[in-house]
Parts: sequence; C-alpha cells; structure tokens
Amino acid sequence: MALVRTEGLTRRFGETLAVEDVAMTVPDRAVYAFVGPNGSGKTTTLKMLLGLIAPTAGRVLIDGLDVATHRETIARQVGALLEAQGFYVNLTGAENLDLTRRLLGLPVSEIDRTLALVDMNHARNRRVAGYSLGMRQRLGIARAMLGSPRLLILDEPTNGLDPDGIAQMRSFLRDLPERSGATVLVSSHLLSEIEHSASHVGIMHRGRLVREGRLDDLRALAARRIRIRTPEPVRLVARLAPTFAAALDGVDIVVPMTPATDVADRVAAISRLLIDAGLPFTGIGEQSTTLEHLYADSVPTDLKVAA
Ligand SMILES: Nc1ncnc2c1ncn2[C@@H]1O[C@H](COP(=O)(O)OP(=O)(O)OP(=O)(O)O)[C@@H](O)[C@H]1O
Repeated sequence: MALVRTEGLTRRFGETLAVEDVAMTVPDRAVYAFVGPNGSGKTTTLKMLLGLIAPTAGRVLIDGLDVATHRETIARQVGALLEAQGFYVNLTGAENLDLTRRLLGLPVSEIDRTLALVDMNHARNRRVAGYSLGMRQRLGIARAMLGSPRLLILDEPTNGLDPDGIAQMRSFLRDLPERSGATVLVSSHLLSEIEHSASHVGIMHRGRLVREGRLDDLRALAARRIRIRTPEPVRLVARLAPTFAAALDGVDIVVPMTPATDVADRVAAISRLLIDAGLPFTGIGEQSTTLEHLYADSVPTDLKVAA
C-alpha cells in the first residue's frame, strides 16, 4: 500500500518551475531514496509533502488524506529532518529532545526510546555544542522520531558527514523500517551514498520525476554494458563503433547491451576483433550496474551536463 502519493504536484517560484507534475508513490515501510542533482526540486517537493509550502497545482496524499485539508492529523504521523537542525547548543541532547517532547505532549519514555533508536544514549547528557555533525544529525532524527511517526522525511542527512558518519547513516536507514515500523523518505544528490540503504528510488531531474520504482527492478532495467580498458581509446573506439555502438566514457570505452545480449559471446566477439586488428586492451568485461548508470540513462543526453 502507498503511504505517500502525489498527483500532478507542481510548484512555481515566479519564473522558476521548481517542481512539475510529479506523481510519486512511496510504499508503506519503504526506504525511498529521492535522488537528483542540486536544484532538481527535491527540497521543494519534501516541503510540499510536509505542508510547509503549498503546491501551485496538484496534491499530496499521506495515508489517503490530503495534506492541504488534514494538516494537523498528518503532522502527527510525519517526522522530518530538514537542513536547519535548530538545537540549543548549551542544552544536552536529552534536554533538547525534552523540549519537543513537551510540545507534542508525549511521555518522558519517548526520550529514551528515540535516543536508543539512533544509538545516542551514551551522549544524552552532553551539551550539543560538543557534538560532531554526525551526532547532531542523529539527534535530529531522534527528534523527528518522537511520537513514532509513520513517515520519516530526511533531507540530505549525509550532507557534511565524514565517511564513517555516512556509513553509519546508511546502515541506520536500511534497518529503520524494521526497527521502528516507519517508512523513510530520504533525499540525496549523491546516489552512491544512498543506494545501499534504499528499497525504492525516485529520480528527480529539472523538477520532474524521471524514474521511480523498486531499486531491484530499476537496476534490472538499467542498460547493461561492456567496459573496455585500453591505452589507445581513440583508435579502439574508431574500430569498434561501427559494429558495436561503442563510445568513449572517460578513459574507457563502453559498449551498450540489451537485456537479450549474451555477454560472453559479445565479449569474445569484441576481443577477437581487437586482436585481429592488432589493437591493445588491458581489460574487458561486463560493468556492474549501479544506480549511477541508471541515473545517467534516465536523463536525456542534453541535460546530463547539469547533473
Ligand atoms: N523560495 C524559493 N524562491 C525561489 N526559487 C526557489 C525557492 N526554493 C527553491 N527555488 C528554486 O527551485 C528549484 C528547485 O530547488 P530545490 O531546493 O527544491 O532543489 P533541490 O533538488 O532540493 O536542490 P538542493 O539539493 O540544492 O537543495 C531551484 O531552481 C531553486 O533555485
């Protein structure tokens, strides 16, 4: 079942069409990676989901209820971490959570529960001023989890984190639906940071949702290709291009395949052709498909520069 659904969601800022006709579906208990380059409209979409800004057109349904007309009911079901964390740095982590807990009228036990969820119990009595960025992000998530919202919205939670912090955030997000029952909608402009945590993905480009679905399904859809490494890419590509639609990709050459292509056959044919032509190559094989390739395949070529 879909926990979040948008219909024709559109937002203009003057001349700028920040979000255009987005129909998005976030299934219950998914970890939905909302990805796209800077300025592609992710934050604007998330703000509309939260009811913080109104759509120019279209609507947002959360658990079947329209955000525009059921804001208060929905506010209780949704927790969010947007860019500004707004903590009182002279207070401890637990004290900061307590402020929000009181506002929401929740029991004191919520502080322990949410701190445990983000593995921050050890730092609960330290002042936030002494927290690392990663700790602040986790405290922000703890605060968003107060009251057990069904939907957790996180806008670029890995921004500014070091590799350790990113790795921790990844495993934390991946396990969250199981640990808390929540559905997670997390945005990022870096696909590689998020694809290992996600069950679903939505790709934004220039305000439009250009792809969406289960990550596994989209990976299977993504174009497969053979990658060839060579000290002479220009000569090789000239020889291969007429037969195999080969193209330069950085210092390598890539050859696209369809789902029906027999990889071993194709690799053998290319190798034979190169050897017969006396052209050197140091490696050839199928490239594993990452979300990065899927993304590259999702946006029209003339738009890729902006990505
Ligand atoms: N309040 C605003 N006023 C005018 N233009 C805005 C406003 N908010 C966003 N925009 C514009 O809308 C477009 C989408 O911005 P948005 O912040 O949603 O993208 P994003 O994908 O979240 O990017 P980022 O990762 O940089 O936050 C951009 O062109 C941006 O300049």
